[in-house]
Amino acid sequence: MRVKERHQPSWGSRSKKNPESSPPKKDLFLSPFIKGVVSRSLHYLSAGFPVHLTGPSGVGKTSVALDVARKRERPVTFIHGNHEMNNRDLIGGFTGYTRRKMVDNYIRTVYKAEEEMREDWQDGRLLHAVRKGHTVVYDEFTRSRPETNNLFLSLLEEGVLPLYGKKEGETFVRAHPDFSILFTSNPEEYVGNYQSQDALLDRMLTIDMDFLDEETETGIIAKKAGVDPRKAAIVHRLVKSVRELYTEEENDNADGGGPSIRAAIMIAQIAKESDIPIDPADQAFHALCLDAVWLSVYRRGKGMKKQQVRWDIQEAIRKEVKGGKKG
Ligand SMILES: Nc1ncnc2c1ncn2[C@@H]1O[C@H](COP(=O)(O)OP(=O)(O)OP(=O)(O)O)[C@@H](O)[C@H]1O
Repeated sequence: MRVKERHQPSWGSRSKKNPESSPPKKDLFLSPFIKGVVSRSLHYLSAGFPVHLTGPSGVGKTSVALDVARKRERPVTFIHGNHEMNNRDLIGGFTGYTRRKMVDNYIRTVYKAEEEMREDWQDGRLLHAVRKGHTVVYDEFTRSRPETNNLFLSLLEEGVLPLYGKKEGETFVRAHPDFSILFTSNPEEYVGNYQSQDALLDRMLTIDMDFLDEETETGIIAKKAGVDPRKAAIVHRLVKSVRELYTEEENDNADGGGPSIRAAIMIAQIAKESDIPIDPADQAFHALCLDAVWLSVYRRGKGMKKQQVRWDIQEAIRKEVKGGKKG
């Protein structure tokens, strides 16, 4: 929902070059889908709105968020959500007091003393980024406590960061015009804390990065593992068919998850480096696939016997052998 014009924070609307502090360039594989996500994110940020990339583990939320942040050509601040994080980490806090005493005894008969006490404050990472106009990537933000994330409400809506706990001087900071922010989250982790993050989610544009299409996933595997795209396609199909085991529709006990693209990249990379043929009929390849995926499948199929899980995975691989022969 777009908020009223006058409430729109001015941050995010400009971009300035500052290549020294950009994160190192990691080449993304740019399928039409990823290109679309990157360009939409850049448009939304430029218009002054925060962007939220959501999707299951391993779909590339962090990689894409960092790539978009780098393209803004502003310094990038990376914050990783966690339960321990608090306002002090984000805004900053007191580090102590500085006491200054000056004694003037220049004329022996006159004794003059002046004493001054000053509170020392150190800016937290978010405050620093807000002041300096960084692009913030707040990764896995739902892992932080809702009380901590409340801090972002006025920042997102009004472009103002409240300085809770600061006793003297400024009580809030207005965001630098170049400030912008991207969030990432995994919907499987909303359980239990989704409600309390609703107000925050209402203030962002959310781009859904559900499991990637075949072209994107195959391209990423080929690029990251340095294998031929046809071989990457075999690994993709195999991991996809294993991922489709125990979906929630088929099994009431299923619990999200399943092997991500990381498992596929590992399989392709190890096969390449260990000269294992990427061929589902090859015993060594078969064993490698099983090692890379069985645990996430086992955890997903809650209550399933371990032996049954292994058998189901092997069956999925066997189907791939048959499918491959047909094709
Ligand atoms: N478009 C892409 N091009 C190249 N590599 C990619 C791309 N997308 C994802 N990857 C690679 O896939 C892996 C997972 O990506 P990433 O960590 O960004 O996913 P994520 O969705 O943030 O995962 P999680 O939710 O578990 O943190 C990484 O090794 C990353 O380099």
